[in-house]
Amino acid sequence: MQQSTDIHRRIAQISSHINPPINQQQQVEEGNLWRSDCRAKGGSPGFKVAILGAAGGIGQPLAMLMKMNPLVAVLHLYDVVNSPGVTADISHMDTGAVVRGFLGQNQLEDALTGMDLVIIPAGVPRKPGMTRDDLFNINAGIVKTISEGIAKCCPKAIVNLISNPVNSTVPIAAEVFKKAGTYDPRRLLGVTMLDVVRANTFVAEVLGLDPREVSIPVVGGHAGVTILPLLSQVKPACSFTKEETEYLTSRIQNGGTEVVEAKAGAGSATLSMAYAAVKFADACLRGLRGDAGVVECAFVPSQVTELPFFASRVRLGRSGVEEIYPLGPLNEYERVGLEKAKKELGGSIEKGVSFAKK
Ligand SMILES: NC(=O)c1ccc[n+]([C@@H]2O[C@H](COP(=O)([O-])OP(=O)(O)OC[C@H]3O[C@@H](n4cnc5c(N)ncnc54)[C@H](O)[C@@H]3O)[C@@H](O)[C@H]2O)c1
Ligand SMILES: O=C(O)C[C@H](O)C(=O)O
Repeated sequence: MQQSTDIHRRIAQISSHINPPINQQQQVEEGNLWRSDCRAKGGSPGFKVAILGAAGGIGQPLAMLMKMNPLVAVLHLYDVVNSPGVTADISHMDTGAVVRGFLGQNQLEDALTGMDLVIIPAGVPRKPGMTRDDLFNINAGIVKTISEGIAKCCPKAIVNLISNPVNSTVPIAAEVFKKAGTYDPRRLLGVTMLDVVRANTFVAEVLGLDPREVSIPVVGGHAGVTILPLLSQVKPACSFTKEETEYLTSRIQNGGTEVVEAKAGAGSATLSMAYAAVKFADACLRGLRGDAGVVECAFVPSQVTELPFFASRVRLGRSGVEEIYPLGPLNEYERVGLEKAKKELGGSIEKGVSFAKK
């Protein structure tokens, strides 16, 4: 008898850890956030998440990992091809989230309606010899259409934008939301998590540490010199030689190209990106749930520099980005890198804004 009471107490402790009770008033005020009432058939309480581009190289492993996330109650998988097969496959996993598939633009609105978080890896990837900006002509239109759908069907959703060139696609989404009258800068985030994941990995290799113990802020944007790792702010604190700094900065800035070349025409990073996207999406969901101290780097509408968008450390909360941290002290090498990054980033932002205003 005593043993059964202990088991019940233990289960209650575990479930209150996964789904902490939320103040009812707060739930009403925040409008849509923690859906303790949203138990879809067979599903568990949690958030509603859509992945757009779910049948792609990133989309498929991302869908699998989000299906494993206990914070997700409903998972919508949208693509213009192959989403029924991916949905059937993922839906057989015996985890809590209920999975629904959506195919083609006619179903975009159904895929988006009611979502708390929308993750967008839709669009073409690079081939060797291309820059991310070479993807602009195709991906800009895709992101514009998807953003129009979000403005119409789930204007309060948190948006995690992965499609490249991120330095331009995030400004495109912002312009679309402004035009629709739904813009909330706290809810639009360009995903730069893969740069942080790479920085942690490469720095850990140099230091001979476990990458899970290492943390490096990566600021600026998500292309070439706009990717600016702040090695002077590494945790645990340590110093690098000039050669180590140059090697690490270059490797982090060219991590995407390293994968594109190794894949030799078969696309760009997909598996590490899905891992990074899930790490980032999970942080957004923990913020929405009300967890304290959730801090990650992201490319967001910002006043940290004179540019209207910039990647830096942000604190995530119930309304998305609740605080944007300043860059902190930079060394001379980083100050020079920052000037280079801003110069390129300004042009990419402007390109996105003018496209969306056309
Ligand atoms: N932010 C980052 O760190 C990062 C990292 C890796 C890749 N990316 C970018 O992510 C994007 C996707 O990469 P991938 O390797 O998954 O490419 P992929 O070609 O394997 O998959 C893209 C998917 O998007 C779908 N798609 C195309 N048009 C669409 C539309 N209008 N609506 C919905 N879906 C649509 C395609 O059908 C395909 O399934 C690329 O632009 C790539 O450059 C960004
Ligand atoms: O490099 C690319 O084109 C994909 C992505 O932006 C990456 O950093 O891996």
